[in-house]
Formats: sequence, C-alpha cells, structure tokens
Amino acid sequence: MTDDDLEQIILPLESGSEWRFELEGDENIALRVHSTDPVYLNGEELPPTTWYPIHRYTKGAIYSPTEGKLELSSLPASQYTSTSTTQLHLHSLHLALERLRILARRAGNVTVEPGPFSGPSPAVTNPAARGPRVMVLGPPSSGKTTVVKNLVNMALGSGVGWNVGVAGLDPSSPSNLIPGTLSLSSPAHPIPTHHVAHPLGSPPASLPSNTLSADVPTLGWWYGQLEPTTRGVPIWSKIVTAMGDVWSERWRKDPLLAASGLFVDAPSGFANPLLGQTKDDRSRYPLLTQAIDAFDIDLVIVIGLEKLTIELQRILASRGTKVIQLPKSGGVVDLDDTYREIAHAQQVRSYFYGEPALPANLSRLVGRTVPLGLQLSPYSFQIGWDTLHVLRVGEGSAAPSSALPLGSSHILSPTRLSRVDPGGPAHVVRLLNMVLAIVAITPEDRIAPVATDEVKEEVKEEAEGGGGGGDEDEPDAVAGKVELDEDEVPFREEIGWREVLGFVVITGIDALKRKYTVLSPSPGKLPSTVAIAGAIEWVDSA
Ligand SMILES: Nc1ncnc2c1ncn2[C@@H]1O[C@H](COP(=O)(O)OP(=O)(O)OP(=O)(O)O)[C@@H](O)[C@H]1O
Repeated sequence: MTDDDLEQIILPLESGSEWRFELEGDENIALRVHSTDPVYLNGEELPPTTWYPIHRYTKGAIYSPTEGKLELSSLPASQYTSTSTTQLHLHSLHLALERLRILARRAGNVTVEPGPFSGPSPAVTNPAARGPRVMVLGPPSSGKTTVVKNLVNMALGSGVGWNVGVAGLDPSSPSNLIPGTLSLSSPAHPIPTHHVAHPLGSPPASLPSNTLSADVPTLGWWYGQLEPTTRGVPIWSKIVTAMGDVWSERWRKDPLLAASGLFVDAPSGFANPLLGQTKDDRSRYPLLTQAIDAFDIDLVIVIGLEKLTIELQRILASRGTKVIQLPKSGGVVDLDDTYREIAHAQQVRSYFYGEPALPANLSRLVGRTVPLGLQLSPYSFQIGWDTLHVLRVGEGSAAPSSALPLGSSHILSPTRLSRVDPGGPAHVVRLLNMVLAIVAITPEDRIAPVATDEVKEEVKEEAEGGGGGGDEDEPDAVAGKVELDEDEVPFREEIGWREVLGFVVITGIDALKRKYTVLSPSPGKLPSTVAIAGAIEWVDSA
C-alpha cells in the first residue's frame, strides 16, 4: 500500500442526485460529508465530517436532496452520478407510513418509550393501535432489500423513537444471520451500510454465549436453502406460521412495537404464482398469501411489475390488503451467481468472526471514523459423532411397503426428521463444510420408542423368570430393550421449525476417531447437541 492510495477527492453532489458506486474485491473506500445539509446512504443520514468506511464488494448509492459535497478516500473504478432517482417516491411513501404510525400511536395511547426498565406495558387490543405492516415484493435484483432498508431507516431516523419490526423472509439476505435463515428483528437505530454481509442488520457486538445476540436482537429460523422451493413448502409454511405467531405475541405486549409496524423483505419466489402449489391447493401465489395472513400484512409494495400489481390488487382485495407499485430504481445492480456466492460466504464469515477490521489503507486517514462493529473470536473444537445429533428435515426413507401388512401403506410426514448417519462415506463428504443450526430440546420433545410385541413378550418372560419386578416396572424395562431404527429420530418434528439457538460449521471429520471438528461463534459447551443440516456450505476463503 503506498501513499498514493490516500489520494483524496472532493465530489460535488447535485441537488436531488444519487452518486452510485460498485466496489470491486480489492476496493475499500471511506467517505465524509462536507456539506451542512443531510446526505443519505440507504436512508441512513451520514454523520457530517466523519469518515464512513465502506468495505469491498459493496454496491449502493448516496442520495443528496440538496446540493452537497463528499470527500472520498479514493474514487471507485465503477461509479457515476444520476439525477433519476426513486428516492422521492420512497420519501412520499415514508411520509404516508409515518402518518399511519402516528395515528396508531395515538389510538394505542403510547406515551412512554418502553425500555428495558420501564416495566410491563399494557396489552394491545385495539386494532387501530397497529401501525402499517408492509411487504416488499419483486423479481430478482429489483431492489427489494434496498427499499426495505431505506424505509426502515427513514422510520428510525425520524426522531420519533419508533421500534419497527423487520421480517427477513428472503433466506438469501437474512438480517445479520447465516444465509438459509428466516429472521425477525426490531432495530431501534438506523441500519448502517459498511459491508456486503449485513443487508438488514448491524454486526453482533458481543456473543456472550452460543445464542444469537447482536446490536439488532435477531431471532432466526432455519430453512436451510437459499430460496423457497415447492419441495420445501411444508417446512417453509410451518416456519412462516411460527414466525407470525412470535411476531404477534411480541407486538401484543408492546404498544410501541405495535404502532411502529413491520416491514417484510420477501423472496423473489413470492412473485411466482405457481411456486408452492400442491395437489390439493391450486390457488395462485400460495406462499405470498400465507405470509400475508401470518403477519397480517396490510400493504404490499410491488417493485416494477405492473401486471403483478394489478393481479395482486384483484386477488388480495378480499383480505383488505392494499397493493401499490413502486418504480424500480435505475441504480439497482443485477447480481450474478458469483457475486451472490461471495456475499453469502462473507455473511457466514461475519457471523463467526464479526465485522472485518478497518482496511489498512483506511486506518491511516486523518480525522474521526465511524466506529465499526466488533471483531469476534470463534472457537474450534472436536465433538463425537454420537454426541452431536445431526438431523435433516423432510428426507430419509421408511421401510419398504412390501414389509408392511397387506393393504396398508406409509403416510410419511413431509416434515419428518431423519438422522444423518456420518458413518457412510457419502455422508462424510456431505457433512464436511456443512452449516448446522443448533436447536433447543425440551424433555417433552423426546419421543419414547415404540416397543414391538416381541420385545414386550421378552421383557415379560424375563420378569417372570427373575421372580420380581411386577407390572409397574414394565414400561421402563421395555424402553430399555427397544433400540431405535437407524433412521428413526427420538425427537418430535416440531424442533424442525423452532427458533434456533445459533449456528456451527463442520470444518473437519475424523472417520477413525468418529469425531467432527466444529467452528462455533464462542467458546464453551454447545447450548444443545441437536443440530439440523440444510444445503448451506461454507469454506473460509477470508
Ligand atoms: N439506487 C441504487 N444505486 C446503486 N446500487 C443500488 C441501488 N439500489 C440497489 N442497489 C444495489 O443493487 C443490488 C441489488 O439490490 P437488492 O439486493 O436490494 O435487490 P433484491 O431485489 O433484494 O435482490 P435479490 O435478487 O437478492 O432478492 C444490491 O447490491 C444493492 O446494494
């Protein structure tokens, strides 16, 4: 790195213009505002005269409502200024939503800002005390996540003290978590844009235990794939219903959260009318309508697609959900597969390692710099194959139908759990580099194995032969005799759509010692030894 890298550049911003940039893999920049009027990045007002670092690969736009001036640490190779911006549309939308929030706050009589020490709040029962519940919909790379982030930041930056809910239903861009997760958070401060890894949440500030903990407290549910698929619909639907229930429980207890409302970042698959149709349900947009019901959405914003807007206006009218169209920003970048892979790898990395350090070329800048999130020290350890139970949802096979009594057939639950037996060579390969979600297990989750008649008979004979025991001892004795089938899992399937405790990655497998090497975000025992695998893999390429 030479001093030439510190070349500083002043960039004048025209009133109402957007300065757009796309950083390459070797470009890290910092910028600072030199004008008195506010300048925004994804709806977050940038602090004046303070360096704001932006890490490699990030793409975005700085919006200046009035004439402004930016200082840049270096000029990105790909950058340009445009006066065609959708920010005015977003701003009008924000004002309309703000009005609804204020009306809801009045109806709910929210006078005190609830905080950790303000005591229990009265339950919210008045429907008028609920702020807007907004879902943003559109095709791939249409700017959905960016629109959600802008609207969330505009609400949080308005100075009223809102505490909006954000539901990340797009498993490829979850708030602050591993790709493949659906998330629910309620940020109270604007979400910054320093890094490609945090589209909807700031990095974890501390990880006191193996739980999800972040600047933005976030709950996660593990879907394990990057997008909803028709095959994954059964588990998807259970997860979305579970999230809707948690959200409803939260806002009912918190009048400020209820009045602040909710934003939902939807996956592009929701715009596909056939995705999720089953033999019994041929209705159009089944995944979209399910999510609308689960979160009681009252406004759907469709980016760009007029046909979809009109069709949804017709379909959703009976639910009382309004549908409006928002033009697609000319600045949105079409993300290719390579870029998405890089972004996903960075997201997993930042879950374990925290925010990357300030790049060397930026640490020598003179003046104040916006503080970045903490770096974390993950922890690697070995755990036996028999200790960590790795499960999958919706896979596994049952005994062949020929083995069943004549005339009977299997009814396999589509969300059944199956055990991943690492013993077979194929499984060893499949589990290496696999991200696993750790789920909590309660005593009620354990299923007692079912005894066959032969086992019962055997136990009876032994009891009679031994001359003691009696009837009351029989159940325990039976359970002791019963061994589970290789594929059978001793837990209820509900754990497959339960909120997760955190994530680990299998970074090594020792087939001789029958042990996994596991990377965990913090030292100490795992909070549970039951883990669910999906299709998300990660290899650290830093
Ligand atoms: N006005 C803009 N100027 C420059 N870049 C932008 C602008 N709006 C969005 N982007 C960038 O374009 C890319 C795609 O946007 P975004 O991720 O919001 O789209 P999406 O519809 O959510 O994508 P996905 O296909 O992952 O669902 C992102 O890198 C984002 O930062």
